[in-house]
Amino acid sequence: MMTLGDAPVRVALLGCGVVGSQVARILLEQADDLRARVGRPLELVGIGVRRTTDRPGIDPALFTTDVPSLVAREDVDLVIELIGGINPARELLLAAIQGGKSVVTANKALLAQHGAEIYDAAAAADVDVYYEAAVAGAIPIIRPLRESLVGDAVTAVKGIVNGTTNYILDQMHTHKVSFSDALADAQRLGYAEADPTADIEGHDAAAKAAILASLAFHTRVTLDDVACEGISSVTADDVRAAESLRCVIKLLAQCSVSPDGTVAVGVHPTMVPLEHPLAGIRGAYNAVFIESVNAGRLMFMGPGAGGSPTASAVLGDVVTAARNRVRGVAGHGESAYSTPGITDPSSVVSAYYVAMTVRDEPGVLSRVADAMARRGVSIAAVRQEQTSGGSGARLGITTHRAPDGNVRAVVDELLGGGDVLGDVRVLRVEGA
Ligand SMILES: NC(=O)C1=CN([C@@H]2O[C@H](COP(=O)(O)OP(=O)(O)OC[C@H]3O[C@@H](n4cnc5c(N)ncnc54)[C@H](O)[C@@H]3O)[C@@H](O)[C@H]2O)C=CC1
Ligand SMILES: N[C@@H](CC=O)C(=O)O
Ligand code: NA
Repeated sequence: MMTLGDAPVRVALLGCGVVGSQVARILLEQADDLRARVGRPLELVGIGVRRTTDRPGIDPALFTTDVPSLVAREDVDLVIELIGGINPARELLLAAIQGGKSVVTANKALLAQHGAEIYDAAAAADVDVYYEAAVAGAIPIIRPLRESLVGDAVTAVKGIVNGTTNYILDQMHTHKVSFSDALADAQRLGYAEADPTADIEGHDAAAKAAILASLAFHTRVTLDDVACEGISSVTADDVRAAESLRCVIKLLAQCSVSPDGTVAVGVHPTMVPLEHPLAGIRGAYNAVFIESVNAGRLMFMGPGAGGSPTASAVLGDVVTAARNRVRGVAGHGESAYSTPGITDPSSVVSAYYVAMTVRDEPGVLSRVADAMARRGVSIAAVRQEQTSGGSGARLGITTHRAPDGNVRAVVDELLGGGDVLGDVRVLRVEGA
C-alpha cells in the first residue's frame, strides 16, 4: 500500500439512510477532531445513493446515483458501504478493494455469506476490511475478538445481538404492546433492517452469530451453518408463560465449541430467568458474553442498533483504516486457519420449556412423561391449567438439559398420538 504523503484521506460513502446519514454528519461536524486523530483531513468526496434528495447540512453536490463511478474514482482512498443487502453492495466492495481502496462496512448479511470472498480479495490487494458496526451496533465486539483476545482461546460467545427483536420482546413483556405495534416502533426508530423479516425471523442475528463464531474460533462459519429460529411466532401467551416461570423471552445467539471439537452456532428465542444478566437488557440494547480459557468471562453491553450508535462504530473503523493508510500499512487480516466442522444441531444440549394443549383425561400426563423418559428427556417441573375454552388442559413442562433432537422427537411422537390437541410451543430455557 502506498503512503499518502501530506494528502487528505479521501472517503466515498455508499448509502445515506439511517446509518449513512449519521456517518456523513459526524464526518462533517467532527472534521477537526478526526483530522487530529488521523494526522490528515478525512475528506468526504462523494455519497452514492439510489435517489438524490436534499439532506439537511450536506452539500447536494456530494450526491451521485452513479455509485460504480464514485467507487472507481482514482482519488478515493477509502469506501464506506452502508447500502446493505448482497448486490450491488458486494460488487461495489469488491470493485473498491480491487481498485486498492480500504473498505469499512456494517453489512453483516453480506459478510456472513460472502465474507471469505471479500477477505481474500482484501488480502490479495493488501487493503483493509473493517466491520465493527456489523455486529451489535456501537458495542466494540469485533475488535476485542479480532485483536484483544486473539492470544487467548475463546470457548463460547453468547448473547443478544439484534436490537429490533430485543426491543419487540421488551415491549411485549414490559408494556404488553402487541408484536406488530412494537415492530412498527422499531422500524420508525431506525432499528430494523430495510426488510424487517431479517430481524424477526432471526436471519440478522444468525448472520452476526456466523461472524462472531468465525472470529472466535478462527474458522469460517457462514449463515447456512447457523441453526436459526426467529420470534415471529412468539405470542402474548408465551410471554405470560415465561413470566409465570419468572423468566423473560430473549432472542439469544449461542456459539460454542462442542465436546467433539466441532462448533455449534444457533439463534433461538429463549426463556431467560429474571436473575440472569441478559434478562435486564432492555430496548434495542445488545449484550454479548465471551468465555475464554485465560481471561474467563467477559460481558459487552450497549446500543445494538440505531443510526447514531452504529455510526460511532463505523467512524472508529474509518479512523483506524485511515491511520493505516497514512502509514502505508494494512491492518490485521482474517485468521481462519481452523476447520473444526459444524455440530449437528440435533445434538446441541439445552433445557427446554414444552407447552401443549392436551386432552383433560386421566393417563395423559403419564403418557407424556413416558414419551419423554423413553427419549432421555428428564422433567424438571410441570404445570397444568384449564384452557379458557374448557376443551382441554394446558400443559407446561420444563425439562432438564437434553439434546435438541430428542426433545423434537418427543414432540413429534406426541403430535402423532391422540393426547395432544395442538398449540405446541418449544422454547429453550437458559440456566440462571
Ligand atoms: N440501522 C441500524 O441500526 C443498523 C444497520 N446496520 C447495517 O447498515 C447498513 C445500512 O443500514 P440502514 O442505514 O439502516 O439502511 P437504510 O435502508 O436506512 O439505508 C440504505 C441506504 O442505501 C441506499 N441504497 C439502497 N440501495 C442502493 C443502491 N442500489 N445503490 C445506491 N444506494 C442504495 C438507500 O437509498 C439508503 O440511502 C445495512 O447493512 C444494515 O444491516 C448495521 C447496524 C445497525
Ligand atoms: N436490524 C439490526 C440493526 C443492527 O444491526 C438490529 O435490529 O439489530
Ligand atoms: Na459492534
